[in-house]
Amino acid sequence: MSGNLLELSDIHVSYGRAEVLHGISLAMRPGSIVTVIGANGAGKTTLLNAVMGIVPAKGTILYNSAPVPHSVEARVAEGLCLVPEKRELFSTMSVEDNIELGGFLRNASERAETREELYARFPRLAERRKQLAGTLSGGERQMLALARALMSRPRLLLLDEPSLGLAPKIVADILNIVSELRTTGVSILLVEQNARAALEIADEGYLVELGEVKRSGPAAELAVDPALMESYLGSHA
Ligand SMILES: Nc1ncnc2c1ncn2[C@@H]1O[C@H](COP(=O)(O)OP(=O)(O)OP(=O)(O)O)[C@@H](O)[C@H]1O
Repeated sequence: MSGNLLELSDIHVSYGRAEVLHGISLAMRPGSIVTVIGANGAGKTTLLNAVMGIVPAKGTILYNSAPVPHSVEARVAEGLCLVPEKRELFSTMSVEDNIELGGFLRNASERAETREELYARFPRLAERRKQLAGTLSGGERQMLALARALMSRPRLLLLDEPSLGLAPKIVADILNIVSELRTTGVSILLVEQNARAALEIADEGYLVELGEVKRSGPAAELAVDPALMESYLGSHA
C-alpha cells in the first residue's frame, strides 16, 4: 500500500504503429494537484485519455492501490472524471441542464446538494442558470465544464488545458477556482501548456517531452528551475 490515489507505471500508448507515450510513470497523493506540463504534442492529452480509459495503454494504472477498472464507465463510477480540452458542452442547452447532466450517476438528493454547492462556488453560473451554454464567454464555458464535472462528485478530476484560449486575467480566475477545489477533497491531474500558471497552484509537477517524463518534482522547485524557466516558462520570469 503506497497511499497514492493514482500510480502510473511505465505507461505506453500507441496510435497505430506510432508510439506516442514511451513509458510514463507518475504518482499522485490523495488531495493533491499534480500538473503535467510540456509543449504542444508532447502527449499530455494522450496521458489523460489513458488514465480515463479512452485510449488503450500498456503498463500499470493503480487507483487507490488497486488496478483501475477496465471500462471508461467503471472508471467514472469509481470517481474519475475528465474535462476534455474542447469542454464538450451542449451549447443549445441551458447552463442548469448542462450541470444536471453531470449528475446522472447520482440520486436526486445528492444532485440537489451538489447543485447548491456549485452555484455557491460559481455565482456567475447561478446568475446565468437559464442562459444557453453557447452564449457564455470562454471563461464561463470553462467554469461550466468544471461545474458539470463536479456534479458527478469525482475523487479524481482530470483537467485538460483549462486555460486554453482564455485571456490571462480569466486564466488566473479559473486556476484559482481549481486551486480551491483541493479543499473539497478532490484530487486534480492538471494538464497545461501554461507551465508557469499551473506550477503556481500544483503540489507536484511533471515535465513531459515527446512522450517521456523529462523532469519531475515539487512544483515550487520546478517553477524556479533555470533550464525549465528558459524553455517552458517564458522570459518574463
Ligand atoms: N488519434 C490520434 N491518432 C494519431 N496520432 C495522434 C492521435 N492523437 C494524438 N496523436 C499524436 O500523438 C502525439 C501526442 O498528442 P497529444 O494530443 O497527446 O499531445 P498534447 O501534449 O496533449 O498536445 P496538445 O497540447 O496539442 O493537446 C502527437 O504527436 C499527436 O499528433
